Amino acid sequence: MSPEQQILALIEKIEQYNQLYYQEHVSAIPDFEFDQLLAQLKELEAQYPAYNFPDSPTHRVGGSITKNFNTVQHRYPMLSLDNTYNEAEIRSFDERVRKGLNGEPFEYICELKFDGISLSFTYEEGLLVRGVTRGDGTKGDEITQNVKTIRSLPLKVKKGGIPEIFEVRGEGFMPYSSFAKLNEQMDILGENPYANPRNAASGSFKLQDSAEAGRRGLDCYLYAFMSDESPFATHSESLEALQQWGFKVSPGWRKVQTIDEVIAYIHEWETERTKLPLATDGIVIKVNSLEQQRTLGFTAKSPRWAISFKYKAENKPAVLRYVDYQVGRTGAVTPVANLCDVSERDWPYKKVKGVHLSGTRVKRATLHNANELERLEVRVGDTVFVEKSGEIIPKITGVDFSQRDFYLTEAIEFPTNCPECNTPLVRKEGEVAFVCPNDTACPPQVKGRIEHFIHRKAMDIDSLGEGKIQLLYDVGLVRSPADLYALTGEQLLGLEKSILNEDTGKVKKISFREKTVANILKGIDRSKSVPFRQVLFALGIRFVGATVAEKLSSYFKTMDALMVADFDQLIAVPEIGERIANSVLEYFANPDNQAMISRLRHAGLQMETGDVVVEMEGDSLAGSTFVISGVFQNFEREVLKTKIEANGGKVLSGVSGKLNYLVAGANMGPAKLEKARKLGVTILSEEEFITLLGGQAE
Ligand SMILES: NC(=O)c1ccc[n+]([C@@H]2O[C@H](COP(=O)([O-])OP(=O)(O)OC[C@H]3O[C@@H](n4cnc5c(N)ncnc54)[C@H](O)[C@@H]3O)[C@@H](O)[C@H]2O)c1
Ligand SMILES: [Zn+2]
Repeated sequence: MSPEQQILALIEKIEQYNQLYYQEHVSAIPDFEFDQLLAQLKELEAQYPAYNFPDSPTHRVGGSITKNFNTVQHRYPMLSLDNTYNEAEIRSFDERVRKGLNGEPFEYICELKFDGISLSFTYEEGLLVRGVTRGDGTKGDEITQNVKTIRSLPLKVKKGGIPEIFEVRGEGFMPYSSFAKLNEQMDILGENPYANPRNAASGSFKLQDSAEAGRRGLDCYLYAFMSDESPFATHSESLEALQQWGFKVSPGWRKVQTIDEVIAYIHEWETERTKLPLATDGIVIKVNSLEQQRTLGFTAKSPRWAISFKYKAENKPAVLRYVDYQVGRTGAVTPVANLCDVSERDWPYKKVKGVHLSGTRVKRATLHNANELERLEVRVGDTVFVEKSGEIIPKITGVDFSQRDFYLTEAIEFPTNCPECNTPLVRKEGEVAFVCPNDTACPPQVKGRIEHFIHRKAMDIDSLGEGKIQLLYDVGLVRSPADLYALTGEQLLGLEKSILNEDTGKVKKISFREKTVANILKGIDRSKSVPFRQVLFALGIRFVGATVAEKLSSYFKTMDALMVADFDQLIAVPEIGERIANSVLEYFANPDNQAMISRLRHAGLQMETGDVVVEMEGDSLAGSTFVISGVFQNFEREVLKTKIEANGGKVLSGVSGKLNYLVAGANMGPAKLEKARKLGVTILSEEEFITLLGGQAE
């Protein structure tokens, strides 16, 4: 490859990772590898200045703006930080600062680098008026409603002496505890969990639904103050003032005089940081004097007066003592490595003690699936490398093959039967996971289904939870969601169970006293009035998430209509494809599911939407799609909609190329009309519509 090709290839790769990282909140590769690619590109660009393109990712702040929010211009650009993974570069940063300041004395402020997303908050007359993401550094997404859910962020600053308009910047993050809860919920809902708290924070701050953002336990540490009339001479003064004004300033910051003290600070926090309740990925070093900051200035991408030191994820050898297998809620079987320290290789007991890694003891690490076992070529008894990076779940990155011949090792045999219920495992075409097909009686699958059933977005029975369900399952009272509705106070009162958390060693005791029992029964009873769409979602049909359930329920209106729908009827529903249609058909064809639904019906659950069921009048509109917009003389909108459906037509929500007719009433939006024209959609006036219908107005 020529240097130019090399540079272009690197740019393309980096842009792809940036897109995934900033738009989809996914880290496709570890940060360290990403930063190496960027460093490689920087080096090539320095070597071949002819190919140093101005829009290269080395010159731009990595983020981007989305179309889902208002775009806001930043008053002061929001830049990134130059970063490094080694001390030598911290020392050369110090050299550069020294030169830039012509030998003037100066101080540094060291701060922890929290791993979340950069946010800016604008206050006017003490009131929080705007919260914006960093975006591309010049413009960002306005997410004020979402940032207002941060409880520690003052909505109003009451202190005197504050500038009329000022901006505060900080790192929005998700604490480990909220992260664990969120992923547990996503797991129950069958959604993909986030890989780390940073991705979770970045996804959550950009939710459209701020009530949901509020439930996710987001938080923020502030680290910068800006205004036109800055009352401060140093960065440390501004941090102290922010603290006094009621802002949550990042704890742990320190003023130092020399680069050796900076390096000592880096060492101090290397393991200490792992005890914090949130993710950190390094240290930020800033020149303290604001005057000196101005002297040093900025590059296009970052300040010259600051740098971040990033910690490399700790990677450590461990012995793979044995593998066991976990069965998930969907029946997928995951191999899990049980680990011990290399010095404990001959430990005679089966129970492993784990290895010390980044401040915690790691006993178990996921091996993902059978393909991963093959890829790693790992055997029981092998020395493996374990890593815990930003991710909470430790992973095995490879095998130390140089050690293999010194110790006894044994091939890993993936089980042929389910470790929980002994049913022979199956692997569907095109899928990597082996799955236990016994979804009606395999314990973790049954419990998982009940947990899904009671979820807030499903039957919303919040007086039950994982532990209580476990107890009800263990005593044999609940084997199916329908069993919940047969529970009586007498059965529940006095039930007790101690649950041991194997990882923490803590024992949690659950006992059903009168108040708990009353609450449980009340919650179950109340769920009988939960709307049909939620009941449908609660069933846990594969691929039928909350949104799909809503679409199906508003189309079919009743459980009966849905249960007898055939493939063609199902795919006729907007946005329902083959995959979902087949899954729905498969679900309702199963006699066990039919029996359960019949029991739920008898228990009194909502099996229809309560909307008027459309009585067919004719089929003059069969096969045609409609969008209704504006106000009409002869019909209320709802009536018009019913009319279309009663004559075999289908009402869609948005104008697209597939649409046949736009029924345009008075006062409809010009943009929609224009779009329909462009796409060649036939536009009907109210009269034209009545003619099409066959002349039957109300
Ligand atoms: N894995 C991937 O695929 C991938 C892709 C793109 C980017 N990345 C990662 O993202 C990083 C680039 O992101 P970035 O541009 O946000 O830079 P950065 O995360 O390296 O540093 C800048 C950010 O640090 C944050 N910060 C935290 N504490 C701070 C403090 N006390 N003072 C000042 N700022 C503080 C701010 O949000 C600031 O914007 C890279 O280091 C890379 O590792 C990874
Ligand atoms: Zn099983």
